[in-house]
Amino acid sequence: MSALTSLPEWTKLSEIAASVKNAHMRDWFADDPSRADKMQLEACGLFLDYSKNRVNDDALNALFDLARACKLETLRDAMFSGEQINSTEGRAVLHTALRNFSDREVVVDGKDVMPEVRATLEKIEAFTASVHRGEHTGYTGKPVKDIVAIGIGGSFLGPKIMTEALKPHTVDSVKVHFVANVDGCHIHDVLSRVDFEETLVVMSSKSFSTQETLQNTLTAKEWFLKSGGTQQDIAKHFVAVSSNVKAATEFGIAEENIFPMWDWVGGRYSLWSAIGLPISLALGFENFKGLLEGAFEMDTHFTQAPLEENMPVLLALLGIWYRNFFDAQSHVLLPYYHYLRGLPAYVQQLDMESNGKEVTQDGEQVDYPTGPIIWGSEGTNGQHSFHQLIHQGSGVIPADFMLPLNVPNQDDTHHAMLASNCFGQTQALMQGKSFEACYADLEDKGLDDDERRRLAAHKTMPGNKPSNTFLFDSLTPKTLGALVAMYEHKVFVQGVIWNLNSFDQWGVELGKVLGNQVLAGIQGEAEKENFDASTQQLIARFRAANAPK
Ligand SMILES: O=P(O)(O)OC[C@H]1O[C@H](O)[C@H](O)[C@@H](O)[C@@H]1O
Repeated sequence: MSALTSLPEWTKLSEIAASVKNAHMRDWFADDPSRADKMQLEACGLFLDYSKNRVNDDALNALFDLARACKLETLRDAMFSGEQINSTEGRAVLHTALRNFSDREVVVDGKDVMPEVRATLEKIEAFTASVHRGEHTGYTGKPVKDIVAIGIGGSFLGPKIMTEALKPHTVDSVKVHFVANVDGCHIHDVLSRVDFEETLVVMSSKSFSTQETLQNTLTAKEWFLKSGGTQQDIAKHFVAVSSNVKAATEFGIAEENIFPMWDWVGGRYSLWSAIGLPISLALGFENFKGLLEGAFEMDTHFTQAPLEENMPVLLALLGIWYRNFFDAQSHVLLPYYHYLRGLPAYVQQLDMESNGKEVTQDGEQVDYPTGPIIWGSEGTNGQHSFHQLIHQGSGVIPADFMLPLNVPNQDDTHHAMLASNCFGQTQALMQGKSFEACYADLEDKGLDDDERRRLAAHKTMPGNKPSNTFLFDSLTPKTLGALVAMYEHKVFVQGVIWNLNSFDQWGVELGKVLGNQVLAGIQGEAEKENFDASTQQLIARFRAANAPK
């Protein structure tokens, strides 16, 4: 047995789970009229109703005991203080320093990193202003109208999804186009729609070695040169964000056009760094700063609120409850707000790349399930497709519903309908519909009793399906920053409980290496014996199809 499953707190949770499995939330609500009032939290502009969860006081208390037994508070403080908690890469984990608006020093290798962080923010602010005011022009003197932001993974999802979520705050003077995939359709499609004299390319790559991003940037550079720009003009049209300044300058980016980041910022935690430059360009620096401020507020809540009133901690523990004691395989995110539709994809990388691990910090195989599958999309669309599986599928799929109470420029009927569907779904999932009620509905339908029972069985909804509901006044940059930081800390807490290193990604790294090796095979620069038989024949087919005619 692992250290985790040997804990008395774990055993106790197993026992409580066994007893709770026989209880229905419907009955808990009926028995305790104050349940909804008791099971809610407010922090950083977010209201959370967690009463529709399959937990009672015993379960919650035991979950908080587990967190304490796993030394959550000590490890949390170790992260914030810059200890090298990313033990496989020997790195500190300090995305929180990027939004540290306090006077607190953050020391890495004996040096306070805060002056560099502030200087980079100033550089982002000044650059954003010069682009928006038309002072940073292209080489022919025309102001920048289009920004092509190239990056992938954490160097793409955060900037794209935050920009999309805050669409009502978009500035008029520039339009930002994001390109991630190496599939040439995308970059060619974007480049065909912009004028090279009025375009700025922002290339974002922490490592400056990601194949997709390098290739897309090369293609953009070729397009620029072919369109009429010269090598000297590149400085006016290409900037980069990277921790690898050497590689960026070798690539041809002028040193003054490189926005730094640091190895203590993980890719999937990097939107708060200069990787967020496209957000600032799309929305204005004040709105980018608002995101950081919201995240800082959540950091303060996470570090200071008692565990029982701590939103990320509570969410993490509920996740542990379902994943480890109810065999939940996945967790669904359901933003009821069109502009927030990208959030599930954002949290998908954050969570699955962080906790998609099967080995503990000590290199031991786990004997318990770890990170769940994260998925979801905007409501109400999912109600007409995949919600079926959440309502009547054979497993438990905990859901996070989220809804802004106010939305810009929308008529009240649409918004009321959106809200009613959101709340209605949480209610249906919790209550379900009993066999008896379905059977009664089928009276007077002219059915014999067997048929009535058969149909009633299909229509029965077990209910007892857990959900959290988040409400916020409106989706401001600050609220969004807090929401995203909340999920970051939730993932951190789960990593602590599961004793994982949530900050490396060796599986993804292997994919990068093999992708480059296969490319060499496709380009005839690697022996076929380097590949397994299946891959050899796939390469051969591709080469045959692309051979010169
Ligand atoms: O920013 P880059 O170095 O180009 O990396 C881009 C992405 O590469 C990998 O896929 C990592 O797993 C991601 O976390 C990272 O964000």
